[in-house]
This record gives sequence, C-alpha cells and structure tokens, in this order.
Amino acid sequence: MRMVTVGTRGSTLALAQTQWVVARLKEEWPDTDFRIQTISTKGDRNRGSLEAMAQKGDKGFWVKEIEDALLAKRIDIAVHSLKDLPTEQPEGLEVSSIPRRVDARDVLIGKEGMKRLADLPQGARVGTSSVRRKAFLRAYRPDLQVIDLRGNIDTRLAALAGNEYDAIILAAAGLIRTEMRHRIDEFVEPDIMLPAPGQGALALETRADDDLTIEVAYAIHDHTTDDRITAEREFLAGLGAGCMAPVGAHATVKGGLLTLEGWVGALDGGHVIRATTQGDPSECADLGAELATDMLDRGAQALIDAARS
Ligand SMILES: NCc1[nH]cc(CCC(=O)O)c1CC(=O)O
Repeated sequence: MRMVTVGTRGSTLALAQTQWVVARLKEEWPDTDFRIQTISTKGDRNRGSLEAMAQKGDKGFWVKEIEDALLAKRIDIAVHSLKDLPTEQPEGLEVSSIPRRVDARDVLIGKEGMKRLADLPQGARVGTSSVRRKAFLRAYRPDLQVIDLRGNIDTRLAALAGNEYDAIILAAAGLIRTEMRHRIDEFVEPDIMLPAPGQGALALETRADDDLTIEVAYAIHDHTTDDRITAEREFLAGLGAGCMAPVGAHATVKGGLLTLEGWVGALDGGHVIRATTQGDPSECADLGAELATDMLDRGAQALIDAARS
C-alpha cells in the first residue's frame, strides 16, 4: 500500500485542517495510507517576536521547518494556511493543490451587548493581532481602542473571557475549521474589513519532482479557489508585501467574471487606498499584478513602509 506522510504545525487549527485534508484525500485515494506528522516552527516557539522577525524580512517563520522536512523527505505533503505561506516557494518545492476555500471573512466575537461592530459603544476595546485588521478597524471606527491580541485561537478566546477586551476579531475560517462556528457573533463584511489575501484557503505543498504525490494532492484541487487566491496573492506579491502588511485582497467569481478588490491602509487608520478590477478568471495573475501597480502609483508603498517601521 502506498503511504503518504502529511506534515503540519501542531496547533489545534493546523491539526483540524490537516485532518480535513487527509479525510478528503482518503475519499479520492482509498488505497493509500495517510499519516500525519506534526512539526514545530519558529513561529510556534517565538510567538512574542513575530513582528521583529517580519521586520527582518523573515517571512517564513510558520513554514521553514515544515519545508525543510519536505526537502529531507521526512514528509511528502505539507498543509498550510495559505495566508501564512510566503508568495514564493523555495527551490525544489511547489504548491501542488489548493482545496476548496471556506469563508474568507473576518468575524467579531464580543461580550454581552458587544456583538455587532457598528453598535459597539464609543471607546470599546477590540483585540486583534494583525496590522491589516488594526488599520481597517481604525479607519472604520476611529473611536475604538484597538488592543494587541496574540496567540492561537484558544488563547484569544480565553483572553476575551478576561477583563481586557470587549470584543475580538478573528478569521471565520479558523473557527469554522475547529468546529467553533457557534462562537461567531458577526461576520464582518468585506466592505468594512477586506480579508487577508488567501484567508480561508489552504495550500498543499510538495516536492516539485514528486509526481506521484502531486497527483494525489491535485485530486482535491479547486480551480475557482485557485483563481481567486492567485489574484489575491499576485496583488500582495506585486506590492512587495507579506502577511504582516496592512493589505487586504478579496477576489470573487460570479457569472464567469473575476472581481478583485485590494486595500492598503495606514496603520493609524487615517487613510485607506482602495481599488477594484475585473476580468476573465484565466487572467487572475495579471489582474492581481496590475492592481498592485495601480495602487503603487497611488502611494501604497509609503503606507506599507510606514507599517513596517
Ligand atoms: N495568522 C494566524 C492564522 N492563520 C490562519 C488563520 C485562520 C484560518 C485562515 O485564514 O485560513 C489564522 C488565525 C486568524 O487569523 O484568526
């Protein structure tokens, strides 16, 4: 029997999404044996200094050790949250399959009476970890207090139970995948907070020459998700930015037309540059690159640089 080892981080979310992937793969390949191997990354070990690492240009702190395990053939497929995966893969590795995306939106979870973003009282304390959420939240509601909130999903939910926060913002996908959808109080619409490029999608990474495993992984590839996230990621790459930038991107496909929206925000919320483009889904990469060029012409670089320092 063929055996495929699937590697991932050890967090609840990483394990839940890897178990989902393996169940889907097993449906397609009932005669293949799948084994899950967890791997600890620099991001898992140094939670406190993620921003410092990002500033040094170290983009791959959630994935480096997992990619090393792929290259050393300790694992055959790596499962990543797409939004944490740098836009380029190291020599010898490739993204071979993009499974169907779940909800890309951010969500609000609040205490009693704090369950809708628009209705939060003046000065309410909202916890979030990402510069993108901070920038867009401050632009929408300059009166709110935006407070740092780090850690995995369980840690963040535990923090909300304490006294420091009135509400927190997370990715819907993480809660859906860990069977905590019932905790969601409000889906924040993209016209208020544009999601991160690739949010809600997974990436299956393999060795670029491992044809057998690539065929296995590709069985759960979803073309529409791929077109959407390709547009979003090319936009991010075109801006020269990574997952720690105040950048949102959200593509949808309707009636055979791909619509890509991109936002770049000032971290203080004072300014958000917004742009939209449309085209055939087969042109997804070009649409993303063109939108990035357009935004750079309109001053996006200064906002990205400012958020970095
Ligand atoms: N940066 C951490 C991270 N990476 C992926 C997800 C959620 C799942 C996803 O976006 O696919 C999260 C948690 C969050 O942002 O709330």
